[in-house]
Amino acid sequence: MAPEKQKRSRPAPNTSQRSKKRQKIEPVNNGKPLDKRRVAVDALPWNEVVMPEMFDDAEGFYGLEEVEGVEIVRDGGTVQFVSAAAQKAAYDEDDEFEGFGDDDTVGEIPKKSNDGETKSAKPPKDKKAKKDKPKKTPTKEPNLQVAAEELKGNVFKALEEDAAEEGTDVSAWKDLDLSSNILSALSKMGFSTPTPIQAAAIPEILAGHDVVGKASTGSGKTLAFGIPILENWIELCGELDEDESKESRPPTALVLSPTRELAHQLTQHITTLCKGLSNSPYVTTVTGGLSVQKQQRQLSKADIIIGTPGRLWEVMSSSNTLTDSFRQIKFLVVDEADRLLTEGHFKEAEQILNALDRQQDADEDDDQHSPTRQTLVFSATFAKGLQQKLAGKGKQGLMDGQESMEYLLKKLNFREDKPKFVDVNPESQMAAGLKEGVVECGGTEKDLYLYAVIMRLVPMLQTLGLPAYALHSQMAQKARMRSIERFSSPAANGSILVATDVAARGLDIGGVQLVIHYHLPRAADMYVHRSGRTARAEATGSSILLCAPEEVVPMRRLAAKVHAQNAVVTGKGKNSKYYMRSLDIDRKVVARLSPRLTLAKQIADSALAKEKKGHDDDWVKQAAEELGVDYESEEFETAGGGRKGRGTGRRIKEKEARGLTKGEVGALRGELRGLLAQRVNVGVSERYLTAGTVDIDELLKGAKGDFLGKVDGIGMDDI
Ligand SMILES: Nc1ncnc2c1ncn2[C@@H]1O[C@H](COP(=O)(O)OP(=O)(O)OP(=O)(O)O)[C@@H](O)[C@H]1O
Repeated sequence: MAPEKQKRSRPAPNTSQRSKKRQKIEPVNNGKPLDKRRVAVDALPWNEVVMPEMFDDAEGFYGLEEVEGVEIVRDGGTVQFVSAAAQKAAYDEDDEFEGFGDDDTVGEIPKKSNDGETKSAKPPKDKKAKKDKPKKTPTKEPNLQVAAEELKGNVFKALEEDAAEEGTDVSAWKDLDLSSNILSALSKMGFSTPTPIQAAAIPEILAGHDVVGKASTGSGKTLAFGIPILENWIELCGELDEDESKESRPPTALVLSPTRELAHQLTQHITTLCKGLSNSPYVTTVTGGLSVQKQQRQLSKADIIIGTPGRLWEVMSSSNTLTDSFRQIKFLVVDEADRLLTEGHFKEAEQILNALDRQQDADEDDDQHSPTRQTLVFSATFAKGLQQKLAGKGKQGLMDGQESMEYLLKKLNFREDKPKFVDVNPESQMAAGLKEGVVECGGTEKDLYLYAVIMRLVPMLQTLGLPAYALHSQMAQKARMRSIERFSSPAANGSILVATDVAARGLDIGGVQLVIHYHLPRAADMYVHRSGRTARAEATGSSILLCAPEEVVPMRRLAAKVHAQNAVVTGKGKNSKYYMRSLDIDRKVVARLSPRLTLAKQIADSALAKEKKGHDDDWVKQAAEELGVDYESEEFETAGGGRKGRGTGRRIKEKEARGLTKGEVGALRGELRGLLAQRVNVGVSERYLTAGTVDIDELLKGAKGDFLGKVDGIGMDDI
């Protein structure tokens, strides 16, 4: 559907009436003159949908094109489109197109994609058509812009090349005894120093030990296991020719991940490192939402397999050959282990583990044999009792009770009696650069406070044309990927990802400034992982929890668990020093924003209510599953701020909203537009607001709170 394709498929032009505009715009309809801005669907300015590299192996709707700023006009049975851009294109072609000169470099002119990135336009394939066309006089303004972008692109490219040529000094890695191949790849990535978990875990893994690694979110756990796996691959296969015995050699590593997004991200992260190697392994992702057949084909030649348990089990169990080759892996990695080995994934993870061990058991007639593979288990959170046991401080060994993390750790069948437990942050589970805060608000006011918090942080969002993207498991995989891609695009300044806990773990999106917990996380580990989407890799960031009165007690318990290590013994007993501060959101500002929210909700409810009717319950149930809670449970209703009651209220509102006429919704929209046009002083000094971003540290400074009883903390003394 690319415009060039359409041009080629058009009938030969009548030279006496030569007008491309006419080919695109119907002049009359039933004798009536048509809006000249109307264009045929194939004349719209379609842009190719660019998928991020991490989804390279994904199948589905790829090759799609998209178009923006187009209005659909229905005229009887005819559907037409109005597009300013298409009109401009038609105008340019008619009035200014004079053909290509010899020195035209169409194939190299970067064009701006929708996401703001520049990319090269495809050279026209039909050379003859190119010659026949008269010379084009370029329009000045767009070309200046193109030139500037081209220049900018070239400057960045040159800088990147310089950096790649010079390379980063990696002498700080020397104690880890890595190969020059890996060192050079690290240098190209710009990683001058190993992170603590990398410095601690890599030597243990290289020495052949099983490792259980704990380190805070964003601390580089992926490469802590990725580097030793690559070292092993380089040693065994690094000298082989590209295709030599690729089909027949067994995979080196199998990495289990709890979510699809994390699996793709792990693949991307490891692949990026591989790009710096002289010869690289074949890394593939096996996740739901993508074609099984393609994944099976890829698996037959894969060196490193990264996948979610459900799909992995589906693919594995359907092929004995694959299962046999998986049994020969050198490394089994369980990432985000506490999540993966409990809740929902338990069955498939256990089936995979059983399948990996079955053959050997049959041969050796011994259930307790030691497998040849190394098992590597990583997470930012492990239950405290389990940590003690792993660290050798507990009285008993791992327990046998089914459906517990401990039981599954037993099932992992480590090759050593005891895996090495590497805990690089025993004092805290939270990333060093993370600031945490709490906003007190009524349970039903969370939307309003969410808006108020966002308004304080990114002034440009005052337009309420918030660039927000959804992410939940009910979405099609392609839509999930698109949301992440758009949210993480460098051009998406100030964007918002509204996600269920499917995004809580592992996702490594650079530059996330703030995590807002709209609902209180059910468990302390979930709080740690959610908050860990910011303040990654030495960066700073903030986490704000919207806390309704009924959530105060569970929130205090949660904070006590997360920050238990900061407790100090005083004359009065054990006092905690903690970092959650109560943020004082100016209630006057909140009150000023309230009418906007009321209108926006009415409009949104009206649209949604018409669309989704009874599906809400399913969605809530699904979200509850992702949170790892029982939808029916009373506890969930209480912790979630009385979900049942709210749900009922919402349903009533939706019913009311369905009753709104088009005209009434239009009037509401008009009213909202009027309000949005007004400036609201969000109560933050200009000096905190720079280039659309905010010094959140400054915002948190001096925050005061009487709701929870303390200025510096959240008042946990009485717990
Ligand atoms: N040695 C290093 N120096 C600088 N940056 C690094 C280094 N190692 C990894 N990183 C970067 O740190 C970021 C976080 O790494 P990673 O995703 O592996 O964290 P994680 O510990 O797995 O986090 P989570 O627990 O949230 O999954 C990534 O963007 C990665 O590129």
